Amino acid sequence: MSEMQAERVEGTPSEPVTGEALLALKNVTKAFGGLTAVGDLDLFVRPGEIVSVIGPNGAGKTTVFNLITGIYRPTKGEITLDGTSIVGLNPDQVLVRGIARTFQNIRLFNNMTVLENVLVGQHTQLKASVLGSLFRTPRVRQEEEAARERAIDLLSFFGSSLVDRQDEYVINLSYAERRRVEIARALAAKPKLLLLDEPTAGMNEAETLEAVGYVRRLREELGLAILLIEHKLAVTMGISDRIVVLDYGRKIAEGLPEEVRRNKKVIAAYLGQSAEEPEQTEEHEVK
Ligand SMILES: Nc1ncnc2c1ncn2[C@@H]1O[C@H](COP(=O)(O)OP(=O)(O)OP(=O)(O)O)[C@@H](O)[C@H]1O
Repeated sequence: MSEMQAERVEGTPSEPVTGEALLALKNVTKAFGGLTAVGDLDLFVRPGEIVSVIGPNGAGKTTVFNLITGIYRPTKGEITLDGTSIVGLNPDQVLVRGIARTFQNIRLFNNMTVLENVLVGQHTQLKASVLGSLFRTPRVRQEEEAARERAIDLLSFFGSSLVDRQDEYVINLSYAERRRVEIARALAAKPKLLLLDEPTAGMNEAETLEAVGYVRRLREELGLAILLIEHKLAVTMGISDRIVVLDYGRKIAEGLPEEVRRNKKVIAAYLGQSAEEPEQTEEHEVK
């Protein structure tokens, strides 16, 4: 690795020029009482970029997702989407603005079918009035039919298996299939940015490979920007344009996968002592 690359990865990476970032966190802090879960975080995602957030347990990754999606309000700092602040919006409003997410523990309605779960994801898109829905006017019926067709189309992103099982209760699906339904539901809101919280958790190797394939396709075919939390390093390294590493709520490194993999602070904090670098101990001071 050249000196210049080492400098870049350990410092702040090249900032996007004004207007280039889709999502930008500036100096974001979230404190829970005396605990700083996220501290002074700068993070950005460009349109069409796949960015991973990694770090040890408790590093603040999920808190970052909760801050972006309006579950938490930052104690300090600014979060913008397309240059406009989204701080103070509730999760539904953030979704309407174009940020959808999946959860570490899949959150689907188990007492609903595959299709119904995806239809629920479209609620931000529907225009029918309450009265119209009550009396099932032709316009409402038309809208429902269009929503159904679109939901099936979203399921077909993952091939024919979910389309074939659209009337199955999600509880009867495999874990990997449920993850796909959750993504289809997120897509139903027509997001620009998708936040995936451990998209391959609980999957075997074949399912993981498949998941990596469709995450890439989400960008390539749907033009989505993706921010993901992922514990499997092989997945993160293979899929990301850029990786942001958190430790105790602070960003300790950022860069291309290959740069991050060799970064001493990352090795010390995240990859553990078994990783290759010899001079790890002095890097512990970054904590
Ligand atoms: N609502 C909350 N109230 C108090 N502390 C919280 C809250 N949410 C998170 N924390 C704390 O903030 C820190 C960061 O937690 P967070 O869940 O964001 O980490 P993480 O990197 O996602 O961890 P993991 O990989 O285990 O999911 C932890 O110390 C956690 O205990």
